[in-house]
Amino acid sequence: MTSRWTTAVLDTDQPGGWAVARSPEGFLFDDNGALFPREWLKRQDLSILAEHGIGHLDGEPVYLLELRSVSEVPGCGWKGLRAFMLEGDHTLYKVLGYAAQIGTWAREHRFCGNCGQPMTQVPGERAMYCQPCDLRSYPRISPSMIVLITRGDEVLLARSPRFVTGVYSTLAGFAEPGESAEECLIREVREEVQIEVKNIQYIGSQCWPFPHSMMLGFHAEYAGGEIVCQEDEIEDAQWFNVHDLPPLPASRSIARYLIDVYVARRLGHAEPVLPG
Ligand SMILES: NC(=O)C1=CN([C@@H]2O[C@H](COP(=O)(O)OP(=O)(O)OC[C@H]3O[C@@H](n4cnc5c(N)ncnc54)[C@H](O)[C@@H]3O)[C@@H](O)[C@H]2O)C=CC1
Ligand SMILES: [Mg+2]
Ligand SMILES: [Zn+2]
Repeated sequence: MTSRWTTAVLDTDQPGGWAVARSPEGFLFDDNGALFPREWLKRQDLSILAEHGIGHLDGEPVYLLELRSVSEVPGCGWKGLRAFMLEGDHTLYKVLGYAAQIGTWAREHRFCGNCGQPMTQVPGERAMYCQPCDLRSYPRISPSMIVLITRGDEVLLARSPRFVTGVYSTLAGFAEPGESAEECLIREVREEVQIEVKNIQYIGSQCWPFPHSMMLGFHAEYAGGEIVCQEDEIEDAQWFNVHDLPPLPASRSIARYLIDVYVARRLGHAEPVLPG
């Protein structure tokens, strides 16, 4: 199966194609979705900070208009990326997830971090450039480990105070300079629940554009310790039997996938497929 959506660096001097508009309040949408004819969109009263050609959808070029602020467009509203993830169209979510990461990066790299001068877009490359410093800045990706800790028929799940009421999930945390993926995982698990783990197994990865995480997903076995929750970060953590699980995270998340895979293996069911 060929993908409907592929990323590309497109020349913004070319006319035509589709465009999405992103403001601090999310993406512009109407009854037809979040893709608008680009020439029409550029005639609206929008405060455009930057324009980027981001890829092809069903062979048609797609552009991002990154806006300074939100504005009124008749018949349209604004909606955050998370809502698009939770709703139907996965391909649209992929387009908007990529657009959000490019928009965030472009917004945060208008000036050189070395000398403070304005940077320019490099033609044909996804990079911002400072000529005096000969410095290129590329979109930022933050590696984050996410792990399901298992103990036979039991899995360790935790709640952050930020979660929807009742939902328990896997542990996660950002990699820090100087550590491998495995070292990060061991540190995060120690910090968040004071548990030791062994037999770390890589399961899969997921782009998580909130705002620029790259989730690396693992299973790990319990090796020792009693659960002690990290203050402020972890509200509660418990061992749950695979036959008696609490409300779980959204089905498109790798957190949910790590849990579903383990449960399927334990119960001898068919394994789920990781959403891209
Ligand atoms: N797709 C999924 O299924 C899931 C994704 N996640 C994502 O994983 C990421 C990490 O999870 P958390 O538990 O929030 O991380 P965490 O356990 O490392 O704690 C968050 C703290 O890390 C620091 N931080 C923020 N951004 C950082 C960065 N880029 N590099 C280093 N440190 C940073 C801040 O002090 C922040 O309060 C988040 O982006 C979160 O949204 C988390 C759970 C499920
Ligand atoms: Mg965490
Ligand atoms: Zn510079």
